[in-house]
Parts: sequence; structure tokens; C-alpha cells
Amino acid sequence: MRILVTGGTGQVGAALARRTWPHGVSLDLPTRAELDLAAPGRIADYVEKGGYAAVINAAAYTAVDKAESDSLAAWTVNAIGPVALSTATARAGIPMVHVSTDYVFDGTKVGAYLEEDAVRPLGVYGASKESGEQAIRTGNPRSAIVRTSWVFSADGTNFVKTMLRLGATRDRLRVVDDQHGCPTSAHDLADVLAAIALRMIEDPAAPVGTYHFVNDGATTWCGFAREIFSREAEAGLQVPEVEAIATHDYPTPARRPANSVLGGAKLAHDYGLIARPFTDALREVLHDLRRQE
Ligand SMILES: NC(=O)C1=CN([C@@H]2O[C@H](COP(=O)(O)OP(=O)(O)OC[C@H]3O[C@@H](n4cnc5c(N)ncnc54)[C@H](OP(=O)(O)O)[C@@H]3O)[C@@H](O)[C@H]2O)C=CC1
Ligand SMILES: Cc1cn([C@H]2C[C@H](O)[C@@H](COP(=O)(O)OP(=O)(O)O[C@H]3O[C@@H](C)C(=O)[C@@H](O)[C@H]3O)O2)c(=O)[nH]c1=O
Repeated sequence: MRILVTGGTGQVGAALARRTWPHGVSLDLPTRAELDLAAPGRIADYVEKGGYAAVINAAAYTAVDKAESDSLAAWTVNAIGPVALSTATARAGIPMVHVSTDYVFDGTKVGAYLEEDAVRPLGVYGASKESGEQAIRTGNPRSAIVRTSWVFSADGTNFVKTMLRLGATRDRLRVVDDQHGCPTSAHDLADVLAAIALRMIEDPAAPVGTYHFVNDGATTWCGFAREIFSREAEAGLQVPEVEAIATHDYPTPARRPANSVLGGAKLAHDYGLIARPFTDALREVLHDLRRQE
């Protein structure tokens, strides 16, 4: 049985490729050149010919700031690509698992966002992802949308690697302390996506809809940076000082939500999946990164 995974060169796609799958399950991990979400006309044919049991869409345009000036590209990959994927999977009669983001919310809620809370994205990336969610819901009724946030791993580009890179050459970093969210391991997320996909393949009546999955523990970007450097200091490494600043002291092209903490018990209720603390996953990732040096 084969599962199509898009975005295999990204953090989440690579984590899906690395995990151990049950005997008899194989993945098709096409490159962007082989399956381009920005060329939706070819997606139906690719899905139809593949004879897949399910599709996991981990491909996206994820450059949050660049999306503000490159909105057509972001919308094509994040919104129009999913229209084609959901229609093609529905026609093939197979389930689809799609990854979305905390940046669909505007950050004004007091407390954690639940699956049913109203969305109001602040930027192009969030808006294009929100449109992608709608495309999935409308196009394939057998679909699960998993919203997550602040993803990190030893692969690809992410905040942990940015902090380590900047910290290697600077004594002091300035990091925003008024945006709250939940750092999430790409590997833990991959396990969740896989569990949902496998259950949906086995059971046509498996639960569908929108789910939140994040690792346990909310923090700010500054808190996250300090956590990273505390672990590095424990390992005897030289670390920079981290100065807490406000969002207006770190201007960026895209606005980001002040609070994008995701909560909700749907995933535990419907699929029995529980998250571990992000600090546990962070230790593993830092260990892997040190071994890569
Ligand atoms: N990173 C994060 O913090 C968060 C991510 N998410 C969501 O999780 C999912 C995975 O993100 P993540 O792994 O971090 O992203 P990455 O940026 O690490 O990887 C993106 C992947 O998408 C692929 N891709 C981009 N454009 C296209 C295209 N036109 N056609 C086919 N593939 C394309 C990239 O391929 P290539 O190598 O060729 O560029 C790459 O494999 C996305 O849906 C994202 O929105 C949600 C919340 C947080
Ligand atoms: C590098 C740096 C960033 N920052 C701030 C900018 C921003 O507000 C915050 C995070 O910066 P980044 O650009 O690394 O992260 P960003 O691209 O906003 O990360 C987002 O990516 C997309 C794909 C998602 O879906 C989100 O869940 C989220 O993970 O930290 C500092 O304050 N100091 C710094 O030195």
C-alpha cells in the first residue's frame, strides 16, 4: 500500500520519510519537479496514476515575510494546489491529511485557540493557508486538517536553527517576547499525521475534520530562544545573551499573531493522540544537531 507525501524535502515531509511505517506501507515522495503544487493541472493525473491509499500534503509556501511581496506564489501553492489535491483524492475515493497553521488566527483571543474558533489571518501566508483549509474541507469530505505551530527539527529551516546560527557569531540576540505560541517537533507531528492517515485508510468511518496538534508547553519566541540556549549551556557550549524585546522593536513585512497558542481535546478524543512537552523534543533535536557538526 502506497501513501503519497508531498513536501518530502521539507521539515515535516522529511520527518514522515524518516519514521518507521508498518510493514507493507511505502511512501511516494515526489520532488517539486515531479509534482509541483503550483502546476495544479497535472495533480489529478499524478494522483490517479499513483494508485495511492491516501495523500498527506506537507508541501507549502512557508516563507512568511516573503509571501507579503510574493503573494501569487503563496496563494498558488497554499490555496490552489490543495483544491486540485482534494478534488483528485475525492475522485480516487481516498482520504487526505493536510497540514495547516496557527497563523490562520489573529491572535486576539485570551487563552488557547480551539478548532472551532473563528479564523482571521493577519498576513498573506496565513490567508493562503486558510483558503487551502477551505479547499480541503470542500473538496474531500474524507479529510483531516491538522493545524500546528512553530515547527522545528534538525532538518530544513526553522527558528531553532536560526537561533543557533545567529548565536554562533553574536554575543547578544534580541528576540520578541510578546508573541505566544507552542513549539512543535516535526517528528511528533509526523507521527500524528501518520496515525491519522493509517486509521483513515483502515476505517472509512474514521473521524474527519480540523484538529490542533502542538507539543505541550506555550512560550514566546524569546522564551523559546532562552530554552534553546539553556540546553546548549548545559552541554558546555558558549551561548549568547537573549534580550526580550517587543514586536514593534523587530519590524517584519508580515504581521504575526500575538497569541497563537493552539489547544483543544479533539485529537485526544477522536484519535487517542497525546503530545509530550516541546522541551523533551527540543533536547533530542539539539543532540542531533550537535552530532551533525
Ligand atoms: N514550519 C513551521 O513552523 C510550520 C509549518 N506548518 C505547515 O506545515 C507544513 C510543512 O511545513 P514545513 O515542513 O515546515 O515546510 P518547509 O518549508 O520545511 O518545506 C516545504 C516543502 O514544501 C515544498 N514545496 C514548496 N513549494 C512547492 C510546490 N510548488 N510544489 C511542491 N512542493 C512544494 C518544498 O519543496 P522544495 O524543497 O522544492 O522547496 C518543501 O518540501 C506546511 O503545510 C506548513 O504550512 C504549520 C505550522 C508551522
Ligand atoms: C531571527 C529573529 C526573529 N525574531 C522574531 C521574528 C518573528 O516575530 C519571530 C519568529 O520568526 P521566524 O521568522 O523564525 O518564524 P516564522 O516564519 O514567523 O515562523 C512561522 O512559520 C510558519 C511557516 C508557521 O506556520 C508558523 O507556525 C511559524 O512557525 O521571531 C526576533 O525577534 N529576533 C530574531 O533574531
